[in-house]
Amino acid sequence: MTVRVGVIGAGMIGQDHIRRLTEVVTGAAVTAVTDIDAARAAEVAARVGAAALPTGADLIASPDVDAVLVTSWGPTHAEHVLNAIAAGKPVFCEKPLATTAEDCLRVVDAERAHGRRLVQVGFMRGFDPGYRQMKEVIAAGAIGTPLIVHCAHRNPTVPESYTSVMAAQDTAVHEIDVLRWLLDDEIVTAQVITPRATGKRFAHLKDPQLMYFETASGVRIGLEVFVNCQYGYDIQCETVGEEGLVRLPDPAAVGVRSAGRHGTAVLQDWKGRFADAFDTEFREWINAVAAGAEPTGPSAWDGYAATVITDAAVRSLETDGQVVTVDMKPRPAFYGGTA
Ligand SMILES: NC(=O)C1=CN([C@@H]2O[C@H](COP(=O)(O)OP(=O)(O)OC[C@H]3O[C@@H](n4cnc5c(N)ncnc54)[C@H](O)[C@@H]3O)[C@@H](O)[C@H]2O)C=CC1
Ligand SMILES: O=C1[C@@H](O)[C@H](O)[C@@H](O)[C@H](O)[C@H]1O
Repeated sequence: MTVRVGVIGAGMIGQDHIRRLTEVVTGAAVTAVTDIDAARAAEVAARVGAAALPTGADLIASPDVDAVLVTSWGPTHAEHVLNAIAAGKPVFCEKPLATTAEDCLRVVDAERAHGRRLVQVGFMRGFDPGYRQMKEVIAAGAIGTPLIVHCAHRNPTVPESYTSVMAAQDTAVHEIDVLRWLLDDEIVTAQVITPRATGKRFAHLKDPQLMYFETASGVRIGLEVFVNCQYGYDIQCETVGEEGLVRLPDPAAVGVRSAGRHGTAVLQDWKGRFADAFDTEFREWINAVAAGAEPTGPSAWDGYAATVITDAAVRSLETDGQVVTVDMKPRPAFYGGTA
């Protein structure tokens, strides 16, 4: 069976995922595209022989769409996801699931009322081979009980429109999601401290930021977010346990020896760093949809959890580094919890 996907939002990542669905993943076709920029929708749709439809609601209702991909701007996600659930169609929503905890809970409630999982949120780190190997090592007990995680998330630069709260909402949110999954533990407090700001970028921006999280079992996580580090896109993660440690590998790269030096190139963006993860994420999502199975990737609950944890980090940033307790509802049994 070919899964016919409709795409809402034909911008940067929407176009990349359309390429992925049409050129990389087997068993999928993009049959409809919509964008509030109608000319862009028409151009992108024509490239893959899809229909350009006027609105997200039209696309979700289309009989030629089996599953929906939401890659529009964050504040619009919840509406499209709720419409897809109402239509009973599987929906892959790029992060964030919604920009407020209330909207995330509306999605969670709608999905629970539907009775089976339809939603997958586009946190892709858990599909990266390095993180998957780390999880296997931790789950096998090879480093003993995890105690501390050291992480860094560095981007070479960001545009002027990037604001200080986006360090949590847009950037650290990936670590927040992947560490909950990696440790199989919940984050219960957040603290954000700002060292001297880099002079290499815009004066309005608090960059870098040091974020500290504590999990329910007492693991302490330290995360440096530095989005104007200049030198490259660099993701580091090391988990220290009672009997050893496990470290995320850097991407494979040739070593060059020349002019008395030895080095490897550093990647420059997330697209290259997580290309394999995105491919696997979509391969597994399409396989699940084709089989009529529930998605296996991050759930609507994970989307809610990420939003409330980033809310706590933002509150800490705005209160000069106070330790903020995460205000999370008990996890329902529907999502593997006890409530
Ligand atoms: N998983 C990841 O690592 C990444 C995820 N993202 C997420 O993907 C989403 C899109 O990001 P970009 O592609 O960078 O943005 P973008 O601005 O390049 O593209 C968004 C597109 O959505 C369209 N749009 C906005 N509202 C719409 C609506 N209601 N209906 C139809 N079209 C609408 C815009 O006209 C634009 O063409 C964001 O939520 C972002 O956080 C972005 C980059 C990386
Ligand atoms: O999602 C992403 C961006 O939106 C964000 O701005 C970057 O910092 C992340 O590395 C990237 O994965």
